[in-house]
Amino acid sequence: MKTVLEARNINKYFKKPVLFHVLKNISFKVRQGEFVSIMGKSGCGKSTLLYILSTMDTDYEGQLFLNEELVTGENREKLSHIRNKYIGFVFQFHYLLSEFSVLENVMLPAKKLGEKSPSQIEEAAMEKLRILGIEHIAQKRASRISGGEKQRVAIARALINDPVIIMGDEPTGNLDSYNAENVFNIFKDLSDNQGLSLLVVTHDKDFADKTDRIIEMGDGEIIG
Ligand SMILES: Nc1ncnc2c1ncn2[C@@H]1O[C@H](COP(=O)(O)OP(=O)(O)OP(=O)(O)O)[C@@H](O)[C@H]1O
Repeated sequence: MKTVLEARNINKYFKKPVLFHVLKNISFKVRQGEFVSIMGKSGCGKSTLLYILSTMDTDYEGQLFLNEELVTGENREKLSHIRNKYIGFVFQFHYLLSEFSVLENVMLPAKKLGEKSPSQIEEAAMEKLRILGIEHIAQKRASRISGGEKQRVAIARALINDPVIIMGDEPTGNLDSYNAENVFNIFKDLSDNQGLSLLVVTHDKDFADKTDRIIEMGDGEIIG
């Protein structure tokens, strides 16, 4: 199976207010179709790690591979392209543009990538909305839909460029248990049936227990 993400000996230091070794020799792989969760106490370094893995933070030691390509050391423009093409993001707060329609929100990352015509992008966006069972709300304003629908729109938006991996930072953190389970089931289906990889930071033990593998962090290290 292909490796879609590999962290090799990642170390990170915060230099202020005092030198702090926040990530210590983090190494792991995520293979195609794997659904992996990251757990650990508050402050152990999960968000800092996700920031590096998603190519947003380049100030670290070690190597990061995405889709079997070394991305460490690439310039800002190339990283932005890699991020847009290979990674889909789902956060605790959906960050939808409330004045835009659902369809427009889902289309945005594809417009940014600029590899398809507007009609191809619209077709792809409708396809993602169909997969998530929310085709009927395509023309609604994002401000007028429910919390569970918003998170599904955020997932459709994360899928629009056919990424190899979805990264989530507490994607169910703001949802009730019914909608949290829905999001889990969508992720599970994407991993089992579409071969998509998922890497999700979560505090939700029930959610993590159902994923293929839990990476447990403690004090900046992988401890299990
Ligand atoms: N910019 C920064 N400068 C200095 N220290 C930082 C900075 N950002 C985070 N830290 C510290 O690094 C450690 C790891 O923070 P991080 O946000 O990665 O933890 P976390 O595991 O994601 O926590 P939570 O579960 O609460 O979100 C914490 O001790 C935090 O205070």
